[in-house]
Amino acid sequence: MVQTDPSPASTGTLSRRGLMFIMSSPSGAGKTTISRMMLEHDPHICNSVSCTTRPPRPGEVDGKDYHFVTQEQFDRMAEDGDFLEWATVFGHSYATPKAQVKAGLKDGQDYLFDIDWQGTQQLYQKLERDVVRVFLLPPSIEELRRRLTGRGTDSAEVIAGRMERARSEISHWDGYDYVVVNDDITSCFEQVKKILAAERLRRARQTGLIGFVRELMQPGD
Ligand SMILES: Nc1ncnc2c1ncn2[C@@H]1O[C@H](COP(=O)(O)OP(=O)(O)OP(=O)(O)O)[C@@H](O)[C@H]1O
Ligand SMILES: Nc1nc2c(ncn2[C@@H]2O[C@H](COP(=O)(O)O)[C@@H](O)[C@H]2O)c(=O)[nH]1
Repeated sequence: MVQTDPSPASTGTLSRRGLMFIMSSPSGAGKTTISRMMLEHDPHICNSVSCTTRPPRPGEVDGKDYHFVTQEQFDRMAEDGDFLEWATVFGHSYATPKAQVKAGLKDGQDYLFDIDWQGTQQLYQKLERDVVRVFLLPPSIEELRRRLTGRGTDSAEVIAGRMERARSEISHWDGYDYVVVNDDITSCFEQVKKILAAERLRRARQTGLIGFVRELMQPGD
């Protein structure tokens, strides 16, 4: 049969609730790199921009990579209930602002989160049905050290602290739905894209499906 008039399902236009695509990993395994590739490749997902009290790295843009705030500003926002989750990581405060994400999910907007396991647990407890949890592993501990050093953004002391914490970060791998080893960047990216594509097709997310299926099942010719 030749189909000249594409159905809403085949064109992906059925309405759908947005999802929260979380990527975690030990520091340096590559989640920021993969996140940037996802955001460039896919216009239907946007970054959840976290607040942090850590100072910006060279090249990081306020409002794009993070909202860089003081500890006082952070504490006030936490008191005002502005965060969906928050955690202390490597001695700095990090949090996901509530406003952007909550409004967008209803309109079918997908969000990408580069957050740690503590934040992942909090988001999962609050918004389980919307959350997809992906954990990236480095191919080896030596390669993780090479990546952190090669990135050239942190002092030897900061790198040592992140390496010291890597094993305890990795111990949370079993709190995730998917685990991907980031060895070759291209194949890792391909695998992450496939996870996102499959998760978008979950029946429970496709709010437009009921009407569409009912229409298909109408008695007729
Ligand atoms: N598959 C890969 N092969 C080689 N280098 C990689 C790969 N993935 C990422 N890198 C490099 O490793 C370094 C760390 O990557 P990235 O900053 O994305 O890690 P991260 O997990 O986001 O770390 P953090 O939690 O500290 O922000 C970067 O210099 C990046 O270019
Ligand atoms: N729980 C949260 N963790 C976050 C958030 N934003 C980032 N992070 C995690 O912090 C570490 C360090 O990040 P870096 O950019 O300073 O290297 C890393 O594991 C991030 O995933 C957040 O909003 N909440």
